[in-house]
Amino acid sequence: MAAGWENPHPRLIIHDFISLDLCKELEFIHKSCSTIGYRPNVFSTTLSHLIATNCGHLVLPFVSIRERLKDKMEEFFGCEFELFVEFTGLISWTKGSSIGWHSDDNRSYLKQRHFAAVCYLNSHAKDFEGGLFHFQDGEPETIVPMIGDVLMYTADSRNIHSVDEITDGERITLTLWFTRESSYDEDAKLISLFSQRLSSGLDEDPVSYLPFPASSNMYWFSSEQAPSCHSGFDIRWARIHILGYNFCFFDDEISNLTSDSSYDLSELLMKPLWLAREGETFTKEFVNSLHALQVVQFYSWKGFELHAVSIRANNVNVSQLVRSHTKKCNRLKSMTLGDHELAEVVFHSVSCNEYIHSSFDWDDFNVAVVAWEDYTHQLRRELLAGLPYWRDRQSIFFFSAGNEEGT
Ligand SMILES: O=C(O)CCC(=O)C(=O)O
Ligand SMILES: [Fe+2]
Repeated sequence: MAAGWENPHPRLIIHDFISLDLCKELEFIHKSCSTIGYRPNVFSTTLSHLIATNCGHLVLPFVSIRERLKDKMEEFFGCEFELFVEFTGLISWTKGSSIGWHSDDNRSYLKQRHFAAVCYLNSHAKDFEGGLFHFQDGEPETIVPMIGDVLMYTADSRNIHSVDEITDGERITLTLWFTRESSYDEDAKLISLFSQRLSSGLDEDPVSYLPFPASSNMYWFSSEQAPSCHSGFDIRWARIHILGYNFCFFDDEISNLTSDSSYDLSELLMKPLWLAREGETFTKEFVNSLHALQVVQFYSWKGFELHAVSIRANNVNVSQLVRSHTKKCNRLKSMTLGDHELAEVVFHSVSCNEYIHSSFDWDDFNVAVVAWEDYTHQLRRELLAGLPYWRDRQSIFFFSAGNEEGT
């Protein structure tokens, strides 16, 4: 393939650019934190959203891959100017989503986008069906998304492209756009968001590492195909349902709610809750639905490892759910989850995580709760150590303790 500018269609595909570990970690972040996206049947996780929902530490896993992509982009396209990241996001497309021929700078408000990098975090045929990427002209013409691969191209009309409709599963990417215009630098905006949170004192709170949900409408999926008021679901509840869990409320006032009560259901998933599974409940309190969802997704990500470590915790608090409570949980679920059949179609996993379904174990899950806390605390420590340097330079760069200059 001709390098950079010599090619009439400047583009590059690099296989195995991202490690499997990082792909899985980013998938975990997306499945824990995403909200309704910018097109039908699309979900997204932006870095500013992570900061706004008290998950700013989850920006760290993005830092070195953003740098590597920028370096590769500048090198391949022979840039004599510095590039800035304009946008970083995890984006997933589910059944029914597609995009026709377009260039990525095809709106007046997108003119600052000069280059695109699309990193595939899961694979065609294994994790989803459909979703092939095509360029209108030039070679290569079709890209089959495979985990770890990265596609880079200029965002202008030399690279008009489309994505086929997804017919099954969830297709996940890490997508970045780069700009030559420093005023569109995403780093400056993110650093200012971090500073606002710090100055509001939130980070001194002892539970400041716990996620805080955004407004409920950001999690409410409604189908274009069947836009009746019942045809929709809360994506937090849908994601735990797909993995075989249910949310369960121990507060009597909540668990006795009926659909004609005046209680604002959108408040429900902000409340403390437990997780239930197959008639049993894990009696650790989660502060809200996002907290529980993060731990569930963490267990889904690390399941095998946690089992291998096999640190048996002595007192796993699991109790049988009495029939009446199961009924209450299910009633609340149908009131808030909404259309669970639609949820099952949208979040259907082609390569269903067999480990989670066949070898589920509350002991392992209990280990996951502690491991998730360790993971979170470690990232928060790194964030708090790096932030002053990011603020000084107005740039987000890889920072490791002991290397005060960064690398
Ligand atoms: O996900 C892809 O392969 C490309 C998506 C795309 O074209 C876009 O977001 O503009
Ligand atoms: Fe595009």
